[in-house]
Amino acid sequence: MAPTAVEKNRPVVVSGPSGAGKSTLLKRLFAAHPNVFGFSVSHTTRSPRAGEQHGRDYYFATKDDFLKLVDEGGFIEHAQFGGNYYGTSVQAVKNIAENGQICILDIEMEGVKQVKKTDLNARFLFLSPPSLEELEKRLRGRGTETEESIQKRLKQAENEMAFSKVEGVHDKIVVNDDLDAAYTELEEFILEGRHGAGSLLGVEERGGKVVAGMGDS
Ligand SMILES: Nc1ncnc2c1ncn2[C@@H]1O[C@H](COP(=O)(O)OP(=O)(O)OP(=O)(O)O)[C@@H](O)[C@H]1O
Repeated sequence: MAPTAVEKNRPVVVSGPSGAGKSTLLKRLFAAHPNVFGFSVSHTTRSPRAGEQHGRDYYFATKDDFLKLVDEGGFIEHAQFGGNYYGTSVQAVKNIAENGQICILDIEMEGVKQVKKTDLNARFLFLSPPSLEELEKRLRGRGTETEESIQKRLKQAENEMAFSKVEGVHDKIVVNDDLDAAYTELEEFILEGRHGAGSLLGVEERGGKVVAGMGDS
């Protein structure tokens, strides 16, 4: 039987400690391959703002419907901010594949575990810093964190690193030492799923919206 769109465009989960370089590398990947990647639309219980469209900017849901979907295991990640719920649903990720694009999920460890419980058939890449010392240097160098936030991220990084060593969790581990070398490895792994699945020629060109993990930022 011919593979379905979802089988052909397997989502790719990119995880790794905060500061490992996920945003830096993914930004470069998206710029180098426009239209290959799609970004899932999040659910929210907040009210639409002027000009926002259901299904394009967000899937707007009532709190009851949102919580029902949580109970049904319909979310990969969800969180509450400022009294509203936000989440990335399994279906929103499938919609990207059905549209002929690869969905990249930039998520943390708990999200990885959630994805593994779904039928998304994702591929998993872990981005590792060369060392915790270098990670600390980069987090400080980025200049975006308070001391408290740096300490929190470093502590969580140890958990992420330990999880990355569990056999069978990740399909590929890329160490982000030299940026260009890391990029080449990441790009090859991510595009290999697509090449292995046959050509995407004929896919209509469309722009995408960036969806990041909901993470801890
Ligand atoms: N190979 C590298 N060599 C040196 N610096 C790097 C390298 N890769 C990324 N950096 C720098 O490290 C910092 C952290 O990178 P980035 O913000 O991409 O991490 P991240 O994994 O996306 O973090 P978060 O999960 O918090 O969003 C940035 O200032 C970035 O410029």
